[in-house]
Amino acid sequence: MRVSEPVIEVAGLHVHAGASHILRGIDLTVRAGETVALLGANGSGKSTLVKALVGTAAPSHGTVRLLGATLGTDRVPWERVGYVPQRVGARTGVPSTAAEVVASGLLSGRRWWLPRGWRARVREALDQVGLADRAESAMHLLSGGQQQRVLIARALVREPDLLVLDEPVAGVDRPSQEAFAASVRRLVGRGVTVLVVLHELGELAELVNRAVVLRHGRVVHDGAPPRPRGDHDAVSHRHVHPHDDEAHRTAPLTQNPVAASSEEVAS
Ligand SMILES: Nc1ncnc2c1ncn2[C@@H]1O[C@H](COP(=O)(O)OP(=O)(O)OP(=O)(O)O)[C@@H](O)[C@H]1O
Repeated sequence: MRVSEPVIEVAGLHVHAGASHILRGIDLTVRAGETVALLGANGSGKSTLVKALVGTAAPSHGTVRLLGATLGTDRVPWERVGYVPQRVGARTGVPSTAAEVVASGLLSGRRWWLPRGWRARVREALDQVGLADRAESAMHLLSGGQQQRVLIARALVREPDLLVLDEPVAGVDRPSQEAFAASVRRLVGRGVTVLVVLHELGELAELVNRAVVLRHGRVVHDGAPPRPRGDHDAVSHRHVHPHDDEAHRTAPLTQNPVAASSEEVAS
């Protein structure tokens, strides 16, 4: 895949749910090899945008193209897409083991049998999220954070070209976040395109090269990721600021959508 090739193309996207107008005209292009963080306050529309990307929220207007295929019109190559949905607290009661859930990530709409060598791939994916020793554990016996890591492994096992993650590390402990970041780093190194909903860049900060910030269903920033909040206090921070008149003339004070969003995101 060429580096500049668009992997996600969203144009004029509106999503309604009942009387709620949730997404209000989203335009977004993500190109091959980019690692994009989707940020914004609670309720700004991040999950709805991700659901529209993977076809579980229907647009009321606009189009979504994934890997060159238009949702609802063309056959989308879902086998090339890994998706980790936002964690829901409810336990399903489905008596699956972690290994079975990860193995289900190797199935696709067209192929309902497991490929050769699937056991090793499942083991490797569980190893990447630090759960190799829990492969035979029933899902309902795993903690919420462990269940989330199994879902991440299910997305990784597909060896996707596009990985879409909705708050993948919420409720996941620090060592597992680091293991997850290492997995994403490996995928990014292989040219995988990543779109990840986050509340804080956290362990992924060094990997994210672009941030898209939503507010009230609209994109209010698309560009450089916000700097970590503690940066100003860091030992390495040089307290040199432009206070002369010239600096004020050339850098007028305008509202910085990223800074404003960071405040909201901190909720
Ligand atoms: N099916 C639905 N019916 C009605 N309203 C909905 C529905 N789904 C989402 N919403 C509303 O749309 C808005 C955006 O929700 P969404 O889950 O996309 O936000 P979010 O940015 O992902 O929030 P969070 O950070 O809390 O996960 C919220 O106000 C939510 O209550």
